[in-house]
Amino acid sequence: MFGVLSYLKPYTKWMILAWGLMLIELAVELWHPLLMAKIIDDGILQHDFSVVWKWGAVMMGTSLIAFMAGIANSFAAAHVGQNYGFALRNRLFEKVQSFSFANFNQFPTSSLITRMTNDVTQIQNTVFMSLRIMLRAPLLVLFGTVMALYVHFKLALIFVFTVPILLLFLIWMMNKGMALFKMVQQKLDEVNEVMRENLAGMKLIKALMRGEHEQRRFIKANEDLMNRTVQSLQVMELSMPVLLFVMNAGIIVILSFGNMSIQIGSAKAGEVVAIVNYATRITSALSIFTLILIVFSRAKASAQRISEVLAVNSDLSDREEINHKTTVKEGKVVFENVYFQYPNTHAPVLKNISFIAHPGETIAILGATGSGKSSLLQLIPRLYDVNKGRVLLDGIDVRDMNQEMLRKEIGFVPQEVLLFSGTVKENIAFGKEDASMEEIMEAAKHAQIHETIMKLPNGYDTIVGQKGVNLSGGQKQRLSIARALIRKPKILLLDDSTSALDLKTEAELFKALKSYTCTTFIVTQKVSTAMKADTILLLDDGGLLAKGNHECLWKSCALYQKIVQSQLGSEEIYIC
Ligand SMILES: Nc1ncnc2c1ncn2[C@@H]1O[C@H](COP(=O)(O)OP(=O)(O)OP(=O)(O)O)[C@@H](O)[C@H]1O
Repeated sequence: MFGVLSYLKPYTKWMILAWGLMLIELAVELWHPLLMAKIIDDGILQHDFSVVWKWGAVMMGTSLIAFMAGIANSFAAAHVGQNYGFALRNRLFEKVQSFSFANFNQFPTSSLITRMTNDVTQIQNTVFMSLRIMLRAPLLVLFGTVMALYVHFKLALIFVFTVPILLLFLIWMMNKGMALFKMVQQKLDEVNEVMRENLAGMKLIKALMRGEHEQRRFIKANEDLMNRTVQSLQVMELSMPVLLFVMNAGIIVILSFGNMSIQIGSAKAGEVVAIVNYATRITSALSIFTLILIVFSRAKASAQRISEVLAVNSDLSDREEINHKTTVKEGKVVFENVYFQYPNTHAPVLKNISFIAHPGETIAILGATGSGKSSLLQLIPRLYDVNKGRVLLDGIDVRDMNQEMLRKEIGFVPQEVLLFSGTVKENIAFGKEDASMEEIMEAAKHAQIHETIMKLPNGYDTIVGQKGVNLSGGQKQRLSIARALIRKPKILLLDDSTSALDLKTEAELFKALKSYTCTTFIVTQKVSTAMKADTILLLDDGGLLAKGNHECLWKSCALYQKIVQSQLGSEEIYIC
């Protein structure tokens, strides 16, 4: 919790102001029972109405001051709370941006979203409340007891016994509450997960008519969340009746002893009224504790979840001793006995891979599904680190390069195309921040998407719907290829990015790619695509079974022959 609260530091002045204003309110509240005692004992009982008027006016005046201090305190508390939430959300976003792919495996996306939104809001509200009422309540309990002891020591002794017992009870409740609310947040993660999957896979759900199943899944997750929340709140609210019972019993005892003390002359009526007044104020402060407990328990659970994200060490950070200016100039790619295994898995998915890709060459990576093609590609921009061996770009180990400089020279089109909300133009320019319109159009032309874009209602200014729903699969693929081409990369990685293109468009795309003189890696399952490459890497169960051009593999590799025959039929001429 304290780690997360350290982000409050820039708002120290505002917090001091808020607490100062809160102390004014508190002082007035603590003084009023004393004034009341004075009005009763020296004014009403003595029939001296000047005392009543005088101290009555003081009470009114101080009430007004407390009221204004309360409003100002709310403003200051809101300022701190909102700015703190803003800073914490930014920090979390920044942290998540620095995550490696392996780091992402630690947290489900839905959980990260809940942590960045709901969990931050919980803490933000707690900060607001701590400046507004949270500290005021315990201070009121403490100083209310001191003041009561000052007014009449013997009568107020009852506080000395009841208040600590109640405080211990409340602390015990808070610890219990924290565990319960952590579970509530987990249930919220689950609701978000079902909702996210449902919205992302809506087409599939409708096509397979799984709507009812999804609805049941959501109702179950939602019910679990509701039940957990109700259970947690019920446990927390149990504290309220216990609190009221103990404090009201205390007030009855004070009134009984107070009455006896007035009879024997050891206490004045005003003093008894003042002590009862302190008792009711302390009771209401303690009852606010119940609310505070709920908020605080929830915030503590949320703070823990946020701390977990902030504590993640990116396993792909740049080494300090590297030359941060080193960049990819030619695009030579060398894999030297590379072994790779995904974090938290038991077996390597790439085993002893070695090959050289010369600048400007086109390399096709062919292999059955799950053979490790995408995994191999991800090692080039260092999205993961190898477990053994080396990946060298222009002779330099990718781990010895600044990640930004490394990725600047690489155009990557992932298997799953993702378009961002915005215009077609913005989506292409995502690959190069300061791209001019000419560059955008050039990239689009080379990616064979320019003509399609020109037919869209607003051309390059057409808004791409959420996740590109108003574009076909092939159009989305070409748009993301344009996004990669716009930075004129030295190395281009196409992860099955031409799967939705017809043969003619694909051929035109490859012709256009020639003008980029970049080293191009194409992950594909299509022999027709692989045949056009200078070198084919044939992967089989994570191992490099064969490498060479089509002719060479056709002559020497039985598996390659089998793949070609299965895809192209036996009548084709296979020698280029
Ligand atoms: N993030 C991950 N964590 C753990 N294992 C993974 C991860 N991604 C892929 N794998 C595993 O690594 C192996 C190789 O996967 P990869 O995606 O590289 O294969 P592929 O040849 O590209 O397959 P496809 O043609 O179906 O895309 C598979 O067995 C897969 O289950």
